[in-house]
Amino acid sequence: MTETTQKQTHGFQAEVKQLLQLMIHSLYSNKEIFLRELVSNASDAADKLRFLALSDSSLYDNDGDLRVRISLDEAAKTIIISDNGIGMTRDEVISHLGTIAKSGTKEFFSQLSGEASKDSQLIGQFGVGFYSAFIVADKVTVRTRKAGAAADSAVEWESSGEGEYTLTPISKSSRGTDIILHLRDAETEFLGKWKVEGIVTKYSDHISIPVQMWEEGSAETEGEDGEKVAATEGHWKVVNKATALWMRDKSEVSETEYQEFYKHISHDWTEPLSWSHNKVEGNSNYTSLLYVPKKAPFDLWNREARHGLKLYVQRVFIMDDAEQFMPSYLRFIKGVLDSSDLPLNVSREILQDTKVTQSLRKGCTSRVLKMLEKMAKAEDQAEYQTFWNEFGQVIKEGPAEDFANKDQIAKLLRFASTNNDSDIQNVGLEAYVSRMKESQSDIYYLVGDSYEAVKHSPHLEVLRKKGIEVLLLSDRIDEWLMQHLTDFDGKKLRSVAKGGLDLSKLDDQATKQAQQETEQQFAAVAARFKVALGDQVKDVKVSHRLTDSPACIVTDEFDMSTQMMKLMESVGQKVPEVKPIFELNPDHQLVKHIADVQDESRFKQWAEVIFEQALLAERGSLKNPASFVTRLNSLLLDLAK
Ligand SMILES: Nc1ncnc2c1ncn2[C@@H]1O[C@H](COP(=O)(O)OP(=O)(O)OP(=O)(O)O)[C@@H](O)[C@H]1O
Repeated sequence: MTETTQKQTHGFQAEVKQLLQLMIHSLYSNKEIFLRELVSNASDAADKLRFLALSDSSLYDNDGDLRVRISLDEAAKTIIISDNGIGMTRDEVISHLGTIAKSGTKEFFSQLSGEASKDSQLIGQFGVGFYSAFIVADKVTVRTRKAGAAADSAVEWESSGEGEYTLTPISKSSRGTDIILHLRDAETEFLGKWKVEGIVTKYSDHISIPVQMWEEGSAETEGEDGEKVAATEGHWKVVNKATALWMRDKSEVSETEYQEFYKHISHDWTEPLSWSHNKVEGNSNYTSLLYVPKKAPFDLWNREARHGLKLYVQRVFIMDDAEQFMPSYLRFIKGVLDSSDLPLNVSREILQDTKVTQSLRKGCTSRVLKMLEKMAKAEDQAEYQTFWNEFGQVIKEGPAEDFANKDQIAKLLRFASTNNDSDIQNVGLEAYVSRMKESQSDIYYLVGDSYEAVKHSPHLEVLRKKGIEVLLLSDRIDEWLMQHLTDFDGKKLRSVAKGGLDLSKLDDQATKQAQQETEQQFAAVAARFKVALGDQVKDVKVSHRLTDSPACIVTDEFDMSTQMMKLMESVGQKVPEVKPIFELNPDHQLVKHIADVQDESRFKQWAEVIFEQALLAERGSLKNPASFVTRLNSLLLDLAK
């Protein structure tokens, strides 16, 4: 016998074993979702067959009425979910029902804590799918025959969900997949017809193919007035609405139906945060139903992860993960796009560059931005804050990627700010502008490694004193974002760590004059510092931004900022040497003390130490920390004498 003609035992991939364990223990309070998952898979299988049959109608094999059937057998304690969709080959069964074929799965599972409540949240984003059958069944049998394959090339998969499954070649008279759940003794409530029908209506009403259940026939009876009531024959009764949800009128779709539909298409089992359902007719003809999830998927940052919309052409499913209709900074959006302008035989390649694709992408992007804008403007900000906390970092890619919508995206951005005493990113640019001082013309921000670092940066001292708000940025992407977001509402966005900080419009005449006088008086000391520090600095200046610190370094207006340098270094890029401008606070006791040091070599030592201190505060590290420590110790010893 060859290996494919007899029963074989296979082991599950380690992650499947883990998932099964987790699911059985953490989903007991929401067991009924197994039916939603299996009906959802059956509907996907019908969609896939319909798509392939577009180019090869013989695949229907005289059975083109696609449907799912649910049969209950009380005696055998089984539920059978049977579809006449695409079916699976033996190899497909092995890869789909024995492994989890999602990139990043291993990393995802390594994050699980072993604490059921936390982990169930996590697998919620991951999607449970087929394996949810084991929540209610102690044995699952799958009998499947691929469309177009011979009856005797079908395969039976069977497992009790404990690490192994068997595969047996079988003969199956019809195309498609039967999933047979052998219910655990405690789960026999799922054999109740009303119970199951209720679950189907609750979770699967929106499935676009009919979900059928067997309705027993009845014998002829006599009515109340003695008239005959004809006998009925047993038949398959459709128990769901069975129309594509997105084609229905908005006013006819309930909130719960929208939510359940989201779960069907997204494989997420938390409710969506928001959605937008639109029919467009005219130059372009399409319907879109776009959802913002509540939680970021586990693979949001995985470059290989697939994302995009489910594409239909005139109600016919064409493909999953059509990424052409959303820009990358909106890659977390889930939904359906049904176009009447694309041909039914459209492929990923053809989609790449058609006018229709471009116009659909523009339309969908604009819908999403409008939906987010509405959320951002809502009186209750809780929903938008949830959104921002999950997806804010992705939205920050927007201004660089989507120039045309830059202004709209800018309004969606949220930052931490000196206006709040917390690291929560909840200050928008519009709110900032509304609080600007009368004579203030720029929007100020500071980028650094962490909220704590920027919050305590010496660069903020004078702005704090003058009551000028500064946006505090510390996400990895922020420096990149600010390179592309140079102005908002006609105002420049200005880093307080770059270039000369000209607050002169905010100062009165007397202050300005005093500043000029200080600069003149200090010119000689600054020059001494410049000589002492040599080519380590681009320039030495009197600072107008410090009140409490002795010194700080700033980057010249058009030089690469410290944050950008760090970013490039972290990805292994060669960074050109950028010399900082060293700013001194002439009112600081330490600076005054150094200015009085007469011995040039001692002066040089002092100059180096406060320069290196300022470098440390700004960059977080020094090229030669040991020599800094030696210098500092020598000065301390001197003072201790
Ligand atoms: N009834 C079916 N007919 C044909 N193929 C099926 C059927 N059920 C499952 N499959 C195949 O098995 C794969 C795995 O199913 P499973 O439900 O575990 O994951 P999924 O549907 O891809 O995503 P999720 O885990 O989020 O539900 C499916 O992608 C599909 O290829």
